[in-house]
Amino acid sequence: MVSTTVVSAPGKVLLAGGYLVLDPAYSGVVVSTSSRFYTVVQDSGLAQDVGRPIQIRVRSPQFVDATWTYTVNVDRESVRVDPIAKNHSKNKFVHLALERTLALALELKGLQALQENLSNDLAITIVGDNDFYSQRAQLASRNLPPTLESLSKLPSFLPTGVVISEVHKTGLGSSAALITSLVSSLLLHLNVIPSDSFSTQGGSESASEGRLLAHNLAQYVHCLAQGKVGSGFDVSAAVFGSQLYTRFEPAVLQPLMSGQVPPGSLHKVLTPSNSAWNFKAEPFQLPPYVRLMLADVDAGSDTPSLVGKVLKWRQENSAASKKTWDTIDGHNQKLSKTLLSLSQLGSSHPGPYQKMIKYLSTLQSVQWLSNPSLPSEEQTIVEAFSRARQAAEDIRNNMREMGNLSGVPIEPPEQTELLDACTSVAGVIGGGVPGAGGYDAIWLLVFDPADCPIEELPSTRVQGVWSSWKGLDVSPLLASESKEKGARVEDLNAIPGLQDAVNGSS
Ligand SMILES: Nc1ncnc2c1ncn2[C@@H]1O[C@H](COP(=O)(O)OP(=O)(O)O)[C@@H](O)[C@H]1O
Ligand SMILES: C[C@@](O)(CCOP(=O)(O)OP(=O)(O)O)CC(=O)O
Repeated sequence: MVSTTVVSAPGKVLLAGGYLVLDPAYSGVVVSTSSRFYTVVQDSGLAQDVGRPIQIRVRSPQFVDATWTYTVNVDRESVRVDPIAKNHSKNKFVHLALERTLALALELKGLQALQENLSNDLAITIVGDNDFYSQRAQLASRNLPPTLESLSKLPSFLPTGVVISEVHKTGLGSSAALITSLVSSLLLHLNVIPSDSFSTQGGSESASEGRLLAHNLAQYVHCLAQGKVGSGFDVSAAVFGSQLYTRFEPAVLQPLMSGQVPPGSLHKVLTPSNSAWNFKAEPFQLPPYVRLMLADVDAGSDTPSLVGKVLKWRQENSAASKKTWDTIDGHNQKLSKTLLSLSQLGSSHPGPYQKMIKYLSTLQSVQWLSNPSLPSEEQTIVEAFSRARQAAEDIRNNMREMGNLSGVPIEPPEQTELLDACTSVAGVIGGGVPGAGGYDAIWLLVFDPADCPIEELPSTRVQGVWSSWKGLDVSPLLASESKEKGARVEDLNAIPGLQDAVNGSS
């Protein structure tokens, strides 16, 4: 019998907290996206040939030359995962994920149990939703305009026609989602963590030990593959879903970051009971009937070089930069608190809430004046949306200011023009440049009232602005917010196109 394990993990958008989230004194507002990475682990069900080591074959059928086969040699002390000579390319992220996950499995289960769980060759398929990669060429070849409707008509998991290093990414955090889904599916498949580790049933707010272990391992592998300990907000979103993220101190990973890791030392660091994992992932979600819209902007930026310059400016101007960061942080917190309070109002006063959503969705945000003739709960709702709008604008102003001070195009003038046009559309709450900013992308929050004809939806008006925009090539992403809490186990046949991706040859 072929046994199959599928785990998906969402992409992310850092709405607020770019740069600041690198410092544990500040936090970031991270929204996880409906666009996901999927890893399918299958074992052949046939005992391997006697005398040959186990092989793991990993395929990414969306790319050219993207099959990597590894041999696995395990003894009592260590695991060796070696790429075979025939591989056409290398994949450091995948290789490290296999190597370190199997090493952790050996530590936790011991040799015999690992060998029992890994007695057959494994075939692993990795795919990402179309949103992770620019679909401009696909739309153009089908003569489709760049709209949400066109994107929703594209087949799932479209091939990109290129090798991985050449693909145009959209900034949703492909490597974090990929690593999270890969290490989580392997931990489950090899019975290192219990099968219900990713279940959210019962509504328990606290994450299971298995999910926490998958998080720590994914952070470790991601840092190792990237060659540095980043803030980790993208991995945290892939594991836990939308959240207010405060980073862990990088010291937790230092013992494992250089050279060979001595046998038996992974679990000591990666165990959830290690208190040096001092990150915080506080629950966050967008209010009901508020939709996240994302667009990819043609140019793209080199995030590491933007980050390097901003951090240099911060170091050289500690007093002034502290003032700027504290100011931005205040607005970030105001945005997240206001949105959370609106989520509560949406459930405590659903009637007035929906009424105000309908009302405000027809007005430009400058017209959202609290009207004393409105009943008080309606006034409270209008005022809260106005505060959210103001916070988003204050964040933009201060991020632009920080860009000017540090000589970095965090919100370059072309993006300012586009965002100003979008945020003046009726029914748009606010927007900004995600993460490190630059010429990459924009995000918007718009009202999404129930039972509203498509042509009257704020998102339709916004798409009108995008499609006729001249300054930049603006292409929407299909993603909205994922309300699922991060990584989850999937049924292979329930995800359209996934079985075909697994069966396809390449
Ligand atoms: N579909 C995929 N299959 C296999 N590996 C992938 C895939 N997508 C991304 N990767 C891995 O992630 C790396 C990209 O990492 P990075 O440039 O940090 O991306 P991002 O900024 O999207 O997180 C690739 O070089 C590759 O190793
Ligand atoms: C500057 C940062 O705080 C945020 C960068 O976020 P982005 O979402 O812009 O990053 P990419 O995934 O590289 O596109 C750096 C960090 O926290 O790692």
